[in-house]
Amino acid sequence: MPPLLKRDVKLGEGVNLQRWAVVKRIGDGGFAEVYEVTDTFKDDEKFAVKIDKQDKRKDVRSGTVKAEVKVLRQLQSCPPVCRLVPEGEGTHEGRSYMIMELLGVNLAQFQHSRPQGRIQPDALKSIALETLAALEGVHQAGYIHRDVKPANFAQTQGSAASTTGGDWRIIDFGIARRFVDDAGRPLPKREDFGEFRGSTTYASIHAHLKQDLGRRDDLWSWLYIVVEMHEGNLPWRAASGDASAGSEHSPKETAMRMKQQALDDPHVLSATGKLPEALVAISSYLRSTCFVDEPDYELLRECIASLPSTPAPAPRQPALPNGHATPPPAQPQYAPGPMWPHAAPTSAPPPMYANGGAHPTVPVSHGSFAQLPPASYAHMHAHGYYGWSYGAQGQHSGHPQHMPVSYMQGYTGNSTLQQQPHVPITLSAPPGPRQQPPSQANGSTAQVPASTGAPASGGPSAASSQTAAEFDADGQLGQIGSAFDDDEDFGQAARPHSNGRAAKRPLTADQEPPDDLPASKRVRFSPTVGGLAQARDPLKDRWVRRMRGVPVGAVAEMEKRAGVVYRGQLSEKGKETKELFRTLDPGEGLGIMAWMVDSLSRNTDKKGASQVAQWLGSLAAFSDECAIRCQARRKFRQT
Ligand SMILES: Nc1ncnc2c1ncn2[C@@H]1O[C@H](COP(=O)(O)OP(=O)(O)OP(=O)(O)O)[C@@H](O)[C@H]1O
Repeated sequence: MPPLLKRDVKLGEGVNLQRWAVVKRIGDGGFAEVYEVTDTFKDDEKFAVKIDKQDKRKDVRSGTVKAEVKVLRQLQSCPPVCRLVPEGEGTHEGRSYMIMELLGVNLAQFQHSRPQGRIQPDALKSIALETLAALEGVHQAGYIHRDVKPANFAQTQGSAASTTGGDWRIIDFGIARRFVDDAGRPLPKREDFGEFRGSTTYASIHAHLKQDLGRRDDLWSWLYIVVEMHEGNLPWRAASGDASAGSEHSPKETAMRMKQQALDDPHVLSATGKLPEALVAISSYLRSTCFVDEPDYELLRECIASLPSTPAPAPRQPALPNGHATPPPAQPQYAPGPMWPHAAPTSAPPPMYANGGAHPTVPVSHGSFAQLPPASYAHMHAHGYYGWSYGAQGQHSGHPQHMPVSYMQGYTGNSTLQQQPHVPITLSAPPGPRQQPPSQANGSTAQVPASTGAPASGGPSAASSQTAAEFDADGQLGQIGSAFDDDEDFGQAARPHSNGRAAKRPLTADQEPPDDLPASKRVRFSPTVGGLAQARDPLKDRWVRRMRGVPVGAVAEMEKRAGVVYRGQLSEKGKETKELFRTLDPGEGLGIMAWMVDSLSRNTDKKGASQVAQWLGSLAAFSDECAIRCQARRKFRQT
């Protein structure tokens, strides 16, 4: 008979829920308890019952079981979801219950049973793939789980694979939510959601920020699970020991801060400081997804499959307070201290973003994708993942009107930053849906569209004009332009990669890209006002529409250069950087530079980032013009 806790009214042996006889308690959650029961009508076959909690004042905690049954019923066609017994719903003294298949150990218990909590590569891969498939199934059925954690995956009983780590079912749909409407269309992101969902250890950054959760958030939690299986722990768990030992930060704050740090540098998730590249790639991919995006499960599978088959080197194991080498189950596993020195909580909290997120403390990622298998590269390329996102949208609102030309040149090789006179430049108006240039019809060469107008001293429209003209004619900047001035039709939403696979989600020019910017922050482009916020949106639109093909490896390479820029060492590396840009195709170049803006906006002063953003806006407009010219030229040659 299970011990009775002080506050809760427990069921015990001898209690019958109609035909179901309670055997023992096997699980205790926040709102419900789980017992093993036998079916008195059917040879005492074993099942599990989940029943609402009740305290001694006879208050039923919440009635979540009733809501969960509704969800579970709709998910019964999804194989990795825990099976319900159809006639197994009822109430006992006002407490709702449901009868389900009896499962075995959950993933948390499984992990704790392994030395140092680390799961061997083969088992890890199989668990990662199975749990991913479970989430994919749930998502395809129109639900987000929202509480993905190891304790919510349990093995089927007596499964042959149970010792090797197979046959997992997903359980606990207490806070699951339908994310599609009746027609199967994703519901828009809810603003001002304001509630924390899930468990602190595995919650996504969005959950910490109390934002509405989507499919990507289940996958963030899944990634943390995979990392934990690989590493034996998560850095914020180790640090939360510190928190409980008197740190000024709560475990939740610590977890959020470290997760944000890991966004920029996923390697901090590893106790050795070296996370497998496949997991770095998953982190980068998830970071690039928007709220409404359908996750690319195939890509995630490929990354998992590419995990090394040899166990990761063991981190230096600090002495545990209890003297054990292996942490006991369900305890904070590791003593705080040297496990994650590079991710150790700082004494002062970092500055906060306007949206409530902490500023990352690591300036740039040192991630490299060089070790990813070619298949993953190709897949990422074909599907347009680029290791960059607007994950921290809206954190800046600087609106400088001017930028120095020298700054523009800085990125492409001119090493003198901010030494030349400021030249007013604003963004060109973004073109609407791509039009065929009029000249195409008769086969003549198209002219650069006249949208830029004639220069006028200092005014915004003059600036647009000047930008386009300069890019076209000026020797220095023209070198970037030369990369665009090729017979490449990058006006395609997403061209097939050289591996012949078409991009999965081609977007047409008039299709709005998915956007998880809150409406209030979505600043419409204005040709008369420059500034970061204005630049980001059109850039993003362009990106999603037309440039979904930046190789992740290239981004990682440029990331290092962004670090150089950040450290103010551009002069040494400028030439090299310029050469690198010239080898990229226009979309890639723009994409990477846009990524750099993102990086700079988080790591340098607002003004500097805004200036670069402005420049990129101008460059994007110029690239449009180039695309039209290239198209026209090709047409001309064909005729
Ligand atoms: N069908 C089952 N068979 C065996 N054990 C189960 C079953 N369902 C749940 N459990 C065990 O009971 C624990 C608690 O169950 P569950 O997560 O559904 O309850 P909860 O109250 O929603 O929990 P939490 O508050 O942690 O989210 C699980 O971690 C699992 O170990």
